[in-house]
Amino acid sequence: MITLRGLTKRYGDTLAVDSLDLEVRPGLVTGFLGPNGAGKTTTMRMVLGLDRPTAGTALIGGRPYRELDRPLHHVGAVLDAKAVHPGRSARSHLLALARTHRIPGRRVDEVLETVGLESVARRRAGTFSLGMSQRLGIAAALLGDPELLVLDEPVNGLDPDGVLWVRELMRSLAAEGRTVFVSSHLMSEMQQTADRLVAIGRGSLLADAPLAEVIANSAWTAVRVRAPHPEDLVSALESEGAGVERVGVGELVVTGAEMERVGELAHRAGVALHELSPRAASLEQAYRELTRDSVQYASPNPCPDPSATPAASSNRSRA
Ligand SMILES: Nc1ncnc2c1ncn2[C@@H]1O[C@H](COP(=O)(O)OP(=O)(O)OP(=O)(O)O)[C@@H](O)[C@H]1O
Repeated sequence: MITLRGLTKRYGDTLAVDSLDLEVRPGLVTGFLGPNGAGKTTTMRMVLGLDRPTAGTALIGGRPYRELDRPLHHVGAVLDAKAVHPGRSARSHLLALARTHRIPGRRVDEVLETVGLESVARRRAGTFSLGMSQRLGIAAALLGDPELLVLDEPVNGLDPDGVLWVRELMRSLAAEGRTVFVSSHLMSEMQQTADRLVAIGRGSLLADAPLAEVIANSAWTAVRVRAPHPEDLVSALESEGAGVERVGVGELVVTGAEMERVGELAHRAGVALHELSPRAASLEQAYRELTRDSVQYASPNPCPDPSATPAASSNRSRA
């Protein structure tokens, strides 16, 4: 369990983390989301005692990291997978860590097997790809069999098999009753992995709720249409200002028009419909709404925001 109370970090003029109050609970995977520069890594670093808060506290099981006796048994973390001595083999890196906590060598072999690195255990870590380094970081995090895992973008650099493996690992660690706190920019991945979400923007809390609630609170609404010849309906919808996305042959996703209105327009245009149904928001859409005012480093031509439509602009609420 992580408990943050008024956690604040200032770097000169930059308020990186702004009075965060939060509990990250055991038995769940808690996804930690936020745009670039939102303060996720800084928050994790303060939890792990790597940065000192300007104000407030970050506690693990009720104690600051620095007061933990044999911390590897309480917390396993991957913040920077490449932060390993490049000249050391994977095995000797893990053995060195294990010795600091009197963890037996056989545990090193166990975690190497868990992360699938046995065959390269004697290779220098400096020759590892990013994905292999992530696996080595996870092996180090698991070494002390900790009740808390803090993972900063753990699927970064992993191939699809690796992404699936990390997802299943996090799910199984949470199912064993551990606390899993994981940051990611991959919303589709978080939607499949997290039970609960914490979103921050410019250092402040934007949401702290179960995944389903965050998505349900999205104001994004859309209508799925299947029609063998939808052209006249597309023209009618576009002339009313609705957004029409063609997602397949004879398949549309319409935003900015109520489902009833789409049906009326289809009837009037003489367009036969094979399907007219509401389409649920994804975490991606919910996230974009949540963080819309917090993005600091936007690309010059961002993708159009599907939630910024007339139908979606009402009823906006936050988790
Ligand atoms: N050591 C530092 N010195 C000065 N400013 C820093 C330092 N570390 C972080 N910052 C600033 O604090 C803010 C939060 O950064 P942080 O790395 O925590 O964000 P993040 O949410 O992890 O971002 P990303 O998703 O890009 O990794 C940023 O404005 C960053 O420039």
